[in-house]
Amino acid sequence: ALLYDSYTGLQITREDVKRHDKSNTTFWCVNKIEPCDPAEGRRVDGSCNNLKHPSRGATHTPFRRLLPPVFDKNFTPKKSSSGNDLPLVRYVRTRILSVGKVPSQVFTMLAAHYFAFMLADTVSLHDTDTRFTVNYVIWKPYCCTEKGKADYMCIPIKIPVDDPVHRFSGHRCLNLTRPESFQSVGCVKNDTTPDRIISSTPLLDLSVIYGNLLQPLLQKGRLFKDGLLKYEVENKRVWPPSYKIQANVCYLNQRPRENRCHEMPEDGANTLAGINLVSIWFWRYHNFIASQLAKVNPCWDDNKLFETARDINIALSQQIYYYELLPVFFGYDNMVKDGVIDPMGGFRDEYNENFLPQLSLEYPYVLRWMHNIQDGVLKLYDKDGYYLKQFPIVNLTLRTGYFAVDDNIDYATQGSFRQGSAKLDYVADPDITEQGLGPHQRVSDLVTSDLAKGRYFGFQPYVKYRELCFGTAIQSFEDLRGIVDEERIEILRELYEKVDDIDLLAGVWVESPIHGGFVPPTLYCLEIEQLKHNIYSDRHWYERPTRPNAFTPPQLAEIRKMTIARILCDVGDTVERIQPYAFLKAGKGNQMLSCEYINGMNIYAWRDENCINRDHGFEQ
Ligand code: HEM
Repeated sequence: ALLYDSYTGLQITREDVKRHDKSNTTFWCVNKIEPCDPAEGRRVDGSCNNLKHPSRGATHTPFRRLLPPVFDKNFTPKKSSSGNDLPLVRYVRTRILSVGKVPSQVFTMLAAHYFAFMLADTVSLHDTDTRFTVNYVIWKPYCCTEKGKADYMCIPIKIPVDDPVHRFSGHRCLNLTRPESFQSVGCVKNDTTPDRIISSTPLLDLSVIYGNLLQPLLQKGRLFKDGLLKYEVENKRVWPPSYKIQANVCYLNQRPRENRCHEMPEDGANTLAGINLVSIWFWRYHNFIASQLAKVNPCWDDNKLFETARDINIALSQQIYYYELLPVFFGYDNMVKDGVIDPMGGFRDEYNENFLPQLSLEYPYVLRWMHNIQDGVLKLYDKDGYYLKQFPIVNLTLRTGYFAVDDNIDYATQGSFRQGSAKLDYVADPDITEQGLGPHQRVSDLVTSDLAKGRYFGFQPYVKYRELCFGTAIQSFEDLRGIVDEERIEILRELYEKVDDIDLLAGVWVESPIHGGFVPPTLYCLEIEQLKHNIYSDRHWYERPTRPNAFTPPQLAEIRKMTIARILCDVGDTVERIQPYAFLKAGKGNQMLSCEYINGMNIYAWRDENCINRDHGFEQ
């Protein structure tokens, strides 16, 4: 294997690796990569995507930034322009976002689930981020105590004495740890600007299903028979394989009843309830595709079936994200106009090897705004649409066992397309703002943490991003007219001394939605920048006609027919009826239909003439 420095992307020697071995930093700081073969398909570990920079696209590689960072001395959060401290994050949050429950009349919980799943593909939300969340939940729960003061990784959040909730509870502090960086894990010297490090591949490649490295996929994922992923059948339901000894992830399983904990190549699927459900469906979908392929192509071996099913599964996840989920939030016409999606339905080849497969740090950061659509309860329905019960969703994080008892997976699946998400507004769910991590931590405010993290990432203020996106400089609070409503401009004036002190996320929270969509314009801009970057930088992007093992035009046309509704019809428990646009609530123009009427792809597009010839005895 060739050896690369994970930070610089440059090749290194065995001697360099020995030095890392000595300081126990090889895991984070070195990418070991087999030589690239340009004709090879997408690697699980993301390497060799860019042939000039083989390690880019792999795990533990750096983010890019759309604007350079700003910090105060020693990389502490920047001050306001007057030199005073910025307002306390919890104060900003409670002044801008209130707490309550307003159900969306437009989106379903499935939309929230799918967003979280697609995010987990690129940031391993709960492998790395929760490894880092685990950092403050399990390993460093003490940031609010004396011990925390001495720990560099601790960044506790101060609660003001007049806090609307905690003036009653007495809590004065929220536990939080710093983002891990190449510096904190020891790859780069501490006196350089912190650069975030994570364990997932930055590419959209179904990391939650297939993992981020080859070995775990071979050991935990592949059945090595008929192209299938390993699976288990329990109570007539198909599950991903499970840990046979008590695993260190499903902390909240209520044992002895709740035992199931997925043993997949990555632990990401065991985390948020929504990620968990979508992971189960995509895990099953791999096998659904592989079995169909095996029927039409009896001469294909395990490997060919596996790789083709994986390739199709990844393409489906991307198709549903780009063409079904995002357009309803961002506006279909906006996305077409900005070249994120192609209305023609054919191939497009916008690959450019000068764009490296990397994520912008801003992309997952701004997506935290979606904590706004998270309803605090998971509602469970039966297959006829009768509401049965509900459960606080924050208590289901790291609790896979819940889904495997009392037919809960059936009811949660039904609920996913029947329950509305929370409305996209200035109101966040109380469980997200006061609990967040359920029983894992006594108090936690996810949205306040979101704001705090932005300061530790060193993001430039909101107005700089606004300028980057739309060209016009904002020099005073008055300039926000037309962008932010009057009430919220007034709140901002009370919170911040100057307009260029406004935190990036605080600005995104208050912006009026984009024309033709539901999201703030600056969020839209920062998100589509990455969505386009994915298309330019991913050599294996599914819409490319020239990638290795590219789809044929009829195959791509079949991929385009797929929807999340069809996936649920094929592999969702007890799904016999569903609305065709399942990210949207059922209703006029989107009535529930029998699955017979929900369009899907025809696997015959993958029929291999060689098998037919072989079957008829005239193999060449
Ligand atoms: C029950 C629901 C959810 C819970 C309990 C939850 C919890 C969390 C936690 C604990 C973090 C890490 C915070 C930190 O310390 O930095 C996080 C990050 C994040 N969450 Fe959620 N979340 C939920 C739903 C969602 C949904 C529906 C989305 C939709 C996109 C989302 C998007 C994000 C994003 C973008 C991040 C930042 C990821 C990163 O940069 O690594 N979350 N969430």
